[in-house]
Amino acid sequence: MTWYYGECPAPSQRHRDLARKRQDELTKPPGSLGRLEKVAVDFAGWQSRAIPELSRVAVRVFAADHGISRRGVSAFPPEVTAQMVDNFVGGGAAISVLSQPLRADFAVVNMGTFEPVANAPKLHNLQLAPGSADFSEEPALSAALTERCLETGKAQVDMLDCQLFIAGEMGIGNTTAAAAICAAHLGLDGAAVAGRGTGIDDATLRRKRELIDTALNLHAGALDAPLGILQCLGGLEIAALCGAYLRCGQRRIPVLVDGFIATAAALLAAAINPGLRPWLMAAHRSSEGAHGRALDALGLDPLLDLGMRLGEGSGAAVAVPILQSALRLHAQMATFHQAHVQEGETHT
Ligand SMILES: Cc1cc2ncn([C@H]3O[C@H](COP(=O)(O)O)[C@@H](O)[C@H]3O)c2cc1C
Ligand SMILES: O=C(O)c1cccnc1
Repeated sequence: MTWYYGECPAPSQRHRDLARKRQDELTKPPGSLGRLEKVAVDFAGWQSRAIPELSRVAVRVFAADHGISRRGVSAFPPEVTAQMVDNFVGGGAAISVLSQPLRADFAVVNMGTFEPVANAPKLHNLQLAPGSADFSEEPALSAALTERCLETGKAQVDMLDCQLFIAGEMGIGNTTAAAAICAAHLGLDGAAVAGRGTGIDDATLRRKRELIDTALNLHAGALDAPLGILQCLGGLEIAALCGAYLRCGQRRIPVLVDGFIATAAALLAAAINPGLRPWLMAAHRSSEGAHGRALDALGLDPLLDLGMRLGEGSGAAVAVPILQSALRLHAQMATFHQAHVQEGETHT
């Protein structure tokens, strides 16, 4: 059996129940910490302990170029992908800045850019292929390359010792790939899924929609299964995100899903192995295209809605301090009994 079909254990219901009970014993009206209470309960189930903690966060940014970008679907040229890899490891990108105060285990994985990237500390310069193929003409990835990308995502997660995993992505043109994936998986067309990505104009948006529709027609026979969608419409970094997420579920590592591209990868990963779903949490609602529809399909309710549309894992990194606040409150607040505070009446 292929590794990614292997079991993802269920989070501990016993520890979820213990955490839920503790939340109701803390010196506050029941439910008054809103979503923060659910965060504490979720982490209790994930860590199999009633009082969980979050200090070890891992961030992996997967980068790759996309054949479809040669069709002019982005406001930026594909050279920017490799240039941004340098910027990630140089500390100047948004995710680099955000990872710093989290003391996150941060690294970048170059899955395959058009332009070569110089080796650097914190860079896994793998270059599995010089980008993906133009999926409006042929499958983006071969079956063998798709498997190697999934395997690379797995291998990255196997190196980690963390309590939360964030995957970022960088790839000019990858909102077109992510939109095509959402369309294929959710039964939508180009107009319903395409957004403005890096800030494209109306004519480019029309072209983006048409190219997605062309690809959906071209590959129609291969889009019934999530692996077929990944191979025909994905990209090297999107497949690596899928593999990383799937391994997280198997290794009991919760995933904080970032924006539109990350969610498209999560959609396919959870379709490949539904046991992954309880290990996913959505960080934010991106303003890109069909992000809301993809989150709804996964049954994920994002923590934040800041109008962000960057990717890189940036929305997820911004949400981490909120998760830490939730766990600190859960661990350190006094109970009614400890603080000699009178409890309210229980209303049913
Ligand atoms: C300088 C720069 C930094 C980025 N960081 C993330 N993205 C984001 O934009 C790209 C997707 O948008 P599109 O499909 O329109 O090309 C991805 O690389 C994504 O991560 C960036 C884009 C740019 C230009
Ligand atoms: O939501 C995202 O991940 C996103 C949106 C636009 C451009 N790049 C990434």
